[in-house]
Amino acid sequence: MKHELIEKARGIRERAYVPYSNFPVGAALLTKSGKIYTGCNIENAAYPVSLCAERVAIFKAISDGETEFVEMAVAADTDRPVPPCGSCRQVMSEFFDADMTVHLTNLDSNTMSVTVDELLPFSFQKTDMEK
Ligand SMILES: O=c1ccn([C@H]2C[C@H](O)[C@@H](CO)O2)c(=O)[nH]1
Ligand SMILES: [Zn+2]
Repeated sequence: MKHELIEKARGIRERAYVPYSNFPVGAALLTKSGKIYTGCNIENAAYPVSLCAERVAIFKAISDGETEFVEMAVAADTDRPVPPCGSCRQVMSEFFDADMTVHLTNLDSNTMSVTVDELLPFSFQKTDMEK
């Protein structure tokens, strides 16, 4: 499944709307129900309105009623496996189990697999507001 997700992440990257950064990114997310949700980054003339590939894939899945996730892949044309930004790490920690695997890759098959907790240790959670 890792390779299928990586292929899907590399494929959807072609749909990225990136006239400002010229840096297309793709993501693919596998649900426990067996569906794969893909996402690409979508930018805007008002730069901060742009959304990363990872969050597009996650929000597509959440808006479709999916709540349980198995594995994710992210792909970009980087020297090292592409590191997700802090905002995406926070969103991953909201919806994914701490031990879920995220495969980070570039276009040269340089891949690194990390857990959500490794990406964002000591993350702020909704349980932190329950004291
Ligand atoms: O993991 C990443 C890193 C960056 N970007 C996007 C945000 C912006 O559109 C462009 C440059 O930061 O790449 C992603 O989609 N995912
Ligand atoms: Zn991001």
